[in-house]
Amino acid sequence: MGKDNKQQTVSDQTQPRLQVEGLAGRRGERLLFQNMNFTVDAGEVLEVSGHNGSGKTTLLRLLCGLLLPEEGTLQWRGQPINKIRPLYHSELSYVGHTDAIKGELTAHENLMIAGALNGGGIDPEQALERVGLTKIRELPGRFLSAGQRRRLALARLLVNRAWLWLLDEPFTALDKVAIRTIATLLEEHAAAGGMAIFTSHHAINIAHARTLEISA
Ligand SMILES: Nc1ncnc2c1ncn2[C@@H]1O[C@H](COP(=O)(O)OP(=O)(O)OP(=O)(O)O)[C@@H](O)[C@H]1O
Repeated sequence: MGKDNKQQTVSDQTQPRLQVEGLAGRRGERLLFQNMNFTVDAGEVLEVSGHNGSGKTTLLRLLCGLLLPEEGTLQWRGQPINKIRPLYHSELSYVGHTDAIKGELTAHENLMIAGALNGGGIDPEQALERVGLTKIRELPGRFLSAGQRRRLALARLLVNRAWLWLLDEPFTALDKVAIRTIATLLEEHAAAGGMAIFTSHHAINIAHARTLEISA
């Protein structure tokens, strides 16, 4: 958050805000949802729920700009995201189903690289500690368990520090302690003025989170 980026000068006059209007999402022949409207402001967390195949991942990919909407508009800081892509992408962090961890690099090195590419957040060492991975900091990514991989992917959020977190099933593979840790990170992010949208099949209690149900 608050990165130095000259491209931001025009839109720095507006507050971080994601506005979704009349959104429709299609995969193949299936129209998954339509006329979807919501706004996420600074300090807000939105949980997207729905049954398997309802379109949660599709929605997140639309919000990232990885898919194009069938209909509707997506605006960031009051501007269509397709007109301010570099700014928008510099202000969001996406953690999808794949953890994007480099197997030949250690856990620590994976975070160092993430910090070098985007940065703006806490030190990789501190991020590893926050997600309980200090003991395996020197283990190559390919040796990490599923839950450790997930923790490491989520630790990237801390070294990058973007305004908007888009998280696709962040709690998958996590044990109870890690679930609470990540829930706390979401709460702290919102309390610091950040915003987050996440999908989940778990019953997670996140303070002040709103829910958006995708129903077929
Ligand atoms: N590339 C594709 N081509 C055609 N259909 C697709 C494609 N990708 C996904 N789908 C279909 O779109 C629907 C929505 O998929 P999506 O992954 O968004 O659902 P989801 O709500 O995230 O599901 P889950 O809870 O199982 O993760 C599913 O029926 C899926 O089979």
